[in-house]
Amino acid sequence: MEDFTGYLYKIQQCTFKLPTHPNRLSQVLNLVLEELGLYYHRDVNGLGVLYSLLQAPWLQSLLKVHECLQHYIKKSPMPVLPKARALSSEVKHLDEQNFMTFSSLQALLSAHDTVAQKDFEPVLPPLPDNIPENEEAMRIVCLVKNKQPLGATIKRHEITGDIIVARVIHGGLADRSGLLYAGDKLVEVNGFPVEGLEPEQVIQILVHSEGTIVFKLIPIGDRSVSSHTMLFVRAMADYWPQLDPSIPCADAGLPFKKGEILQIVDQSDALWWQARKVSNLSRCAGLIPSNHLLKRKQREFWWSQPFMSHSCLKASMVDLFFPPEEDMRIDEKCVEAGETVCSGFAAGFRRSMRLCRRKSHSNQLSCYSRCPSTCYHSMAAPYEEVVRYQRRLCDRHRLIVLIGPSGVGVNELRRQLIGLNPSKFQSPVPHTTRHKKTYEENGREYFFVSKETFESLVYCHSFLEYGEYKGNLYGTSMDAVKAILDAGKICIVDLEPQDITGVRTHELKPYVIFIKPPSRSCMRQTRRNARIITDYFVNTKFKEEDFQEIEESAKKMEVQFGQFFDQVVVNDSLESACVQLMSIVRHAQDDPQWIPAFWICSDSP
Ligand SMILES: Nc1ncnc2c1ncn2[C@@H]1O[C@H](COP(=O)(O)OP(=O)(O)OP(=O)(O)O)[C@@H](O)[C@H]1O
Repeated sequence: MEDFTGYLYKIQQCTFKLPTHPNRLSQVLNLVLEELGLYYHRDVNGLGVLYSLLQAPWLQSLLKVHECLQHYIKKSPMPVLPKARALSSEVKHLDEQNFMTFSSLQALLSAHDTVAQKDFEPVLPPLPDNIPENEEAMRIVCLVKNKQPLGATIKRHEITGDIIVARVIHGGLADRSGLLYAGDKLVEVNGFPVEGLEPEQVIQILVHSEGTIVFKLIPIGDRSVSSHTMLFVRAMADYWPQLDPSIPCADAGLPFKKGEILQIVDQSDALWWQARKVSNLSRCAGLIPSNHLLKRKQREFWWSQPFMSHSCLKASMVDLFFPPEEDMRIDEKCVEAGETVCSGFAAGFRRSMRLCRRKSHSNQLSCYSRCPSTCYHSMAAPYEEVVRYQRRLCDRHRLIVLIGPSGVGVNELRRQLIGLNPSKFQSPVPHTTRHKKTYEENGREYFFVSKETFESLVYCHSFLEYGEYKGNLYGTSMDAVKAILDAGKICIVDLEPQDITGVRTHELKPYVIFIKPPSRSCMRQTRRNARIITDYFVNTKFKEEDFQEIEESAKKMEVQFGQFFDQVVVNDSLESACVQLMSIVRHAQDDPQWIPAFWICSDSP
């Protein structure tokens, strides 16, 4: 990866090149943008974010305002009169057009008067008289509360018993004031001495204070520089501060759901970090458990409530995902006969492939042995570092992975998508060890290979997924996927969720779309004429149990693998789901996306 600091250095150089007035910040910005533009299409951590930030219209406008103010600040202009609005009423009767009654003009004059009379400055109370002269370290801090929370927490010092500021929330009122710091010792709040009070009693004083709050405090002597990082992570677990008894202040907590992108702004505390959601960066930060702490919580939760998310501890879930072998009584001939054979893009739609997946998973005895890199891994890494990635035109397309419970319509949507543009979308041709049938062609329905060849491919980790069905092996090879990507096409695969982690590589950069069932009534309505293949029947009508199974399976997939989903498509009407899928696929390829940082670390051009 190219070093981002290298680009910052170039930006710095570029600011030195400035030919004109040093205050022309917008000129600096334009030069920086020009320079960044040259490197935009390289995979540089954070470059995309910086580029979008510097390009933001609000920043451009702010800089213009700044320049105007800089220009006038030296002249120190004074208002000619402080009450222009009053004057306007006198002019009104002279004004034939009644120009002075325009509301925008009135608002302008009113704003003028506010500035002229300096109404915007909060009126701070006079300093208390009884400040001891020898107490040099004492500081008086006045904050205007303004309906928003203070953005600081307090606690009792374990040794001295003093009430101290425990932490200052990034972007909150206290933080923006720059006057309160973690470790400051409170002496008085609004004139009430806090000595001997419990932290909760101090909070009550604060809660009931309106307007200005006056703190008398002794600043912490050795103020550590807080580590303001700019780290972006994907949450791999859900977190609800209100349900967490160990959080120092639940109101200051930031709830998040798996898959959400967070910006970690402070990691100075080993247990509680501060973060914001990228979907709402204007909000002040909230407390989240550190990586280490969340891992510990998950481990405790894992063992105390295994039924929640751990498939290996719940029999019914195992049965659902991996039906036991003895249940597989499907007649393969029947299934194969149900397939329409070849129309160029038929590859990868063979039922036996899907049935093989089900069977292969039923052989897995425990979750630990089968998927240490899925469920257990998500527990081991509660946050995954991500970066903004913009695919370049010369890059391969991202692999599109469709996930969904059996029967929801994953294959139907994949088929529809490829049918819409077969020259652009394609699915890989799977490998099999079964005998070729007379109507089949090698490389069209399957690559027909010997058992030895198949096993050597397995040994070399050449498959995205593979399994055994009725004594034959089936698998989708990495090479079949790469061949499609190398041809400049978009490769669409349909995987079992357990196989997602295997494709999460810097080479494939998969974009995972979860196909979700609509409501039960919608399924009844839309699937009236549809047919499914169950473990027992081929092309049978949907029954109520099928809908129930689809719903339950979808819920479990979301609980267990939701952190890997980039998008969710509800398959209600086939037409609208297809349109949505098409636009998501385009968005995945053409627009900047958050991807795991490790996918671009080894990407140096
Ligand atoms: N939105 C929809 N409206 C109506 N019918 C649908 C819709 N989506 C899928 N179907 C139909 O539902 C049936 C099952 O769909 P499909 O074969 O794609 O399921 P699947 O998710 O691939 O499951 P499996 O892997 O078990 O085949 C098919 O007959 C399909 O045409």
